[in-house]
Amino acid sequence: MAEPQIPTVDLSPFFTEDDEDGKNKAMEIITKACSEHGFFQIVNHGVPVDLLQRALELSRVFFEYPSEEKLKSSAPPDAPLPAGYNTQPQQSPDKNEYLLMFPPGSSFNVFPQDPPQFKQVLEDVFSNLTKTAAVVETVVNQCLGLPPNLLKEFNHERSWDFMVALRYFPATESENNGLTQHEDGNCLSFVFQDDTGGLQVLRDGEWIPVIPTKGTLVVNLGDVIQVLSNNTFKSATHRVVRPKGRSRYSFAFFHNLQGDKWIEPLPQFAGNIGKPPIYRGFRYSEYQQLRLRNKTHPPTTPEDEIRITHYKISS
Ligand SMILES: O=C(O)CCC(=O)C(=O)O
Ligand SMILES: [Fe+2]
Repeated sequence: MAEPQIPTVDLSPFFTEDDEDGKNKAMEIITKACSEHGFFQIVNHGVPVDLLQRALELSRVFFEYPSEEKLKSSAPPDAPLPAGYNTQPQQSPDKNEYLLMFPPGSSFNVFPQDPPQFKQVLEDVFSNLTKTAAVVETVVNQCLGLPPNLLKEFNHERSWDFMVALRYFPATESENNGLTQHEDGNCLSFVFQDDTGGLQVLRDGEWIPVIPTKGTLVVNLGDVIQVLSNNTFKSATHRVVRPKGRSRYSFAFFHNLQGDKWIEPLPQFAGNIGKPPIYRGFRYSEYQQLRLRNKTHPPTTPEDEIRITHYKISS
C-alpha cells in the first residue's frame, strides 16, 4: 500500500479572477484536511521555488560555520526578543539550532553578515510568505463559512509574525528527537524542508512523514484557529525526527496574532448554533507567556506542559 500522504492543494485559482471551479476544488480539500487534522500542502503559492531553495542552501552554509562565527548574530542577553542565532538549552530534548527573525525592518532583527546574500534572501522569503499567508487566511476564512474578511480584520497587525531557519543535528545511536510533538500556538504556520525529510504529522493516531517535495509549502493550523472555530478546524499535532548521518534544514514561518487580542470561540461556532464553547476566553499574550515558560522552566512530565487544553472548559 502506498504511504498515506497529506493532501496537496494547487493555490493558483486564488491568484486568478475567474477559476471558481479550481477554487471550490481547493476549498473542499482544505476544509476536509482542516476538519480532520489541520495539515495540508500547497503548490503554486506565489513564493518563487528558486527563492525557497536558495534560502535552504544559504542557511546550510551559515549553520556550518563555527560557533564563534554564528554567535556574532545572536541578540544581546538583555534584548527584549531573542532574534538572531540561538541554540537550544543543553538540557532540551529538541536537538536543533536556529535563526529567528521578525518582519523585515523590525528593530529587533539581528542578521548574519555572512554568507553575504543571506539577509536579503531571508527578508525576501519573509515578505513572500507574508503575502501567501494572507491568501491562505482568506481561504480558511471562506472554508469556515465566516463573513468575508473576518479573520483578516481580526488579525490585521503583522509585526508579530516571525520566521525561523532551523538546523537539526544528525541523530545519534540512542535518540532522534528533533522537535518534540506539539501544536503551534499561532494562527497559521508554513514550513519548507530540505530533501532529508523528518517532519511528521499526527493523523488518526498515526505519525505520517511529510515527504519533502521541492517548492512545496506545508501549512498547518495553530491553536488560535482551533479555539476561534470551537474545534471545527484542528490545530495540527506534529514533530520532527532527525535523520542519521546528516543535518536537516528547514524553515518555519508563523502567521501570528497581536498579543493583546482576546481569544474565544466565535459565536458562529458556539452560541449562534446552540453549541457550548469548548474554551474559556483568554488573552493571547498570556498563552504565549505560558508556552514560553514550558521552554524556560520545563515541567517534570510532558503532561504538565501548558497546551491549549489549559483553557478547555471541563464538561
Ligand atoms: O522544522 C520543521 O519542519 C517544523 C518546525 C516546527 O514545527 C516549529 O518550529 O514549530
Ligand atoms: Fe510547529
